[in-house]
Amino acid sequence: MLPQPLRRRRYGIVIVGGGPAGSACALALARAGRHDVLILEAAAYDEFRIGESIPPESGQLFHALGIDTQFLAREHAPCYGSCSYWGSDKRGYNDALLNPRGHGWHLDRRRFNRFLADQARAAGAELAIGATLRGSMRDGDGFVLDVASGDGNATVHADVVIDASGTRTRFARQQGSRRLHDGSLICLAARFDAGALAPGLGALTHLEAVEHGWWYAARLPDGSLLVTLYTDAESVRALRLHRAGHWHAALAQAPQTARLASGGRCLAAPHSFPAPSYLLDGTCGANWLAIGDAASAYDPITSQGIIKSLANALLAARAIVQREEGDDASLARYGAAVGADYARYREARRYFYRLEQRWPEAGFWARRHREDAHARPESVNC
Ligand SMILES: Cc1cc2nc3c(=O)[nH]c(=O)nc-3n(C[C@H](O)[C@H](O)[C@H](O)COP(=O)(O)OP(=O)(O)OC[C@H]3O[C@@H](n4cnc5c(N)ncnc54)[C@H](O)[C@@H]3O)c2cc1C
Repeated sequence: MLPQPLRRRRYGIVIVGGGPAGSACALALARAGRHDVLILEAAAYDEFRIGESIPPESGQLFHALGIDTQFLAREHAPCYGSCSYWGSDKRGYNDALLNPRGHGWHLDRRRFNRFLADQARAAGAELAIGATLRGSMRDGDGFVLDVASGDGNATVHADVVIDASGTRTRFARQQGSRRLHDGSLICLAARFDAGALAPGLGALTHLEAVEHGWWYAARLPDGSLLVTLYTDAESVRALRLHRAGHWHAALAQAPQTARLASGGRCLAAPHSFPAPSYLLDGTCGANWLAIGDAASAYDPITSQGIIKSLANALLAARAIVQREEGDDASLARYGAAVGADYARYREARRYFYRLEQRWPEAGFWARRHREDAHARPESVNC
């Protein structure tokens, strides 16, 4: 998609970020009759985005957004569950066959993000691609936004701003919100070519816990195999895992994951992505709110990041409409719901990491178990 000029300089609602959260929120607002919505998206939907596995519950959210048929027509690869070596070296299955909601999906993230943005645009939202929020100032009850785009810099007025800028949390931090960090992983990911790859993986995701973290593997839509080590900064430093040779040596010591990748050629050196966990200390304020990863970020072990972002988007759109109808407590209720979801996420994370007790002395696992013993961050909100 090519950068496009902004059509106007004043909007009822400006959404900063056109990822899953921002596009879904614009779509939900348009369906509720709000058409003065602008999405600012810094990128152009043409680069690789990490995070592709979504659970069966996603179907309900697509239905609530009114795009379930359109989503299915895109024929993303199904995900029939996971195969894991977690807590012991015996294989375990979490099989979608037993889930009344059916299977999940392995998304082509680039295509999925673009699809959601197209749906928002078709429903009536304006999408400015290649438009980056730089700064913001209060302007009466609303805001003046400083936007850099293909045209140069522009000033945009917004009555309400929704921060959907992902882990940059660009706007909410300008409003003084802070991220209450609660654990942080590093993801070191590489792709292997199709070759004679991944015997037995099929349409499952693969997990293998090891002494210094856990490995994840899944087939990508182009047929390649994504192989990822999730660990933490301390382990990366101690074992120099950011170096390709050390990463491959660690892979060789993860027997089940090494077996999957053994028939393929590694396409490029491992790339590192931060995977933080946090909750904002304030997810909304006067005429603004934060959604998706801008408001809270989850450990990828839960595979809930995308559905959390879609669910936030629906809730936020409803809160805005309710407030326009005179319900002054709706934004605060939205903030409380984000906090309650975060508490549930922490329980899920605690459950997964407690299942693995084979390496009590290993720093990675000791840190995971310690994190879960800490008091959970509380959002004050609105
Ligand atoms: C390593 C890793 C693996 C993951 N795996 C999974 C997984 O398997 N399943 C899952 O469900 N989740 C996974 N996640 C989480 C998932 O990717 C996120 O939860 C999800 O992308 C959040 O969507 P979002 O729209 O809130 O943010 P994003 O997807 O980050 O979108 C934010 C958008 O805002 C734009 N933007 C940023 N700043 C500005 C600005 N100043 N102006 C304009 N635009 C801006 C960005 O370009 C971006 O398009 C993973 C995350 C990581 C780090």
